[in-house]
Amino acid sequence: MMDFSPAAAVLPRPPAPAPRAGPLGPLQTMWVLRKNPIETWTRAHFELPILVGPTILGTIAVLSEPGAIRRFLVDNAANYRKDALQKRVLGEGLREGLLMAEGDDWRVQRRTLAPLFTPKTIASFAPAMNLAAEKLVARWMNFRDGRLFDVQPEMARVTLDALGRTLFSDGLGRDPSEFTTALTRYFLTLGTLDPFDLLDFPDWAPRFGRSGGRAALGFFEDVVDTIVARRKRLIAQDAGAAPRDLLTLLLEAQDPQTGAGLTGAEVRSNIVTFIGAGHETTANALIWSLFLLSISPEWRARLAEEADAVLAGPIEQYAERLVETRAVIEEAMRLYPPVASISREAIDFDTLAGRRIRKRTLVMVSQWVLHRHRLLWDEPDVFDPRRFLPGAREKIDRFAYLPLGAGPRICIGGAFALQEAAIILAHIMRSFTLETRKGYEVKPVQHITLRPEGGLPMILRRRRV
Ligand code: HEM
Repeated sequence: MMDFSPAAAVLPRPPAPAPRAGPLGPLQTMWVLRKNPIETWTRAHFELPILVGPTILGTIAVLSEPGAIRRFLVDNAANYRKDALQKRVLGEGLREGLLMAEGDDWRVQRRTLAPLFTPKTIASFAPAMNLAAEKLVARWMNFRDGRLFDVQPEMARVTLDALGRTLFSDGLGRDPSEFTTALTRYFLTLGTLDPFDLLDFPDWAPRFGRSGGRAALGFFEDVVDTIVARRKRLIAQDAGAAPRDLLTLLLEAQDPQTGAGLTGAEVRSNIVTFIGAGHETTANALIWSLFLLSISPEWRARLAEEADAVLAGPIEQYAERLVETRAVIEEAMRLYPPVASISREAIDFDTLAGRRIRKRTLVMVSQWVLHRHRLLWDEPDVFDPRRFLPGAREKIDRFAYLPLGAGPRICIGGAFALQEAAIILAHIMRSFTLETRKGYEVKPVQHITLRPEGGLPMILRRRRV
């Protein structure tokens, strides 16, 4: 039996850019924002509850005080709307979906879509997620022991597979690799901060880096339209024969107050949104978990042991029994939050953490900063999943840990993502040990999601039990 006592544990300190001593000048800020926004943060950001000041993006307030974050995201949420920069960066494919909708439009969509993400519905997706995980393990079993490979595309592939199986369980109806290529091209062009965006140029000014993305979006939307039309025909012929996946649920969804369904454009945009918001985020939560496990023999052993026990039991119990696996994923999302900032524009005046917030101020919570804040965490830069085990987890302030956001616009797919990530991670840990190459330096970069720059090469070893 291994000794898991705190004294026996050597707590790893995974890589992170050092906070800057002071702020950068405007041109440098633009350059760093384009390259890697998490490198703009200064020591003061990690030590103070709020910082308000002029930047090239206008006045920005960076908030790290849990009480003020609660006011910003919950109690006074109506005073803040999604900012123009975020809308431009996330682009047109998502425009009519839940992530980008505002006001009444958002309210109606949120209550219409809620039944798609109830605990019962999410639990019903466990077998599909399990199948995606088993397929991944079967593929890797064909790899040579000791093979060096990039886990980033592998995790993108498995999370897309899991999403595909829960979204369109009867398949894409055409070559999946063509679909994946268009999807990847579209999402790669999203999220690049174009200098025109930063300088607030009007929307009609061309963003050249994104023109390829538009063509890919067209192809991708065509595929979605064909799938939707086919499913509608099936439902019209025999509703009982249609699979109970997210697509059927989307087509059946009704506003509980008015009975109205979603428009065709909303159905399409929400499919793009679920893939856009749910695929790479979950992949990154997994990539960082694998990386952190590669530097922690203790947690690797713990998770392998848990996976052996839990995966031998019924699938319905996986989510609740994979306790340590989940703690590792939560700690990975603390240290490397897939969504590394939440921002809104103030509609009217407010006061946050004792500071006056003017109209149109861009208010931001950076999970990168918040999750490593000196006032909120013990040993913030250390990998220690015990923080998230039952007994300790409850002591974390609700507004100090926000990988999935909070308040009315909290991630609708959070429980879906956690269940999926836990099932996939458990399958990997049961069968393999993944190591990083000696001397390989992992660098986190924020490019919509927070990912390891240039992927994450790892060495695959079959686990011997
Ligand atoms: C580990 C994986 C995930 C992370 C870290 C994540 C993170 C987030 C965060 C932080 C927000 C709030 C953004 C804000 O307040 O500005 C959000 C919203 C959202 N997420 Fe996720 N997400 C994940 C997985 C998913 C999945 C799997 C889906 C769908 C299947 C999804 C769909 C959405 C949608 C539709 C919204 C917008 C909700 C609204 O505005 O009402 N996410 N997500």
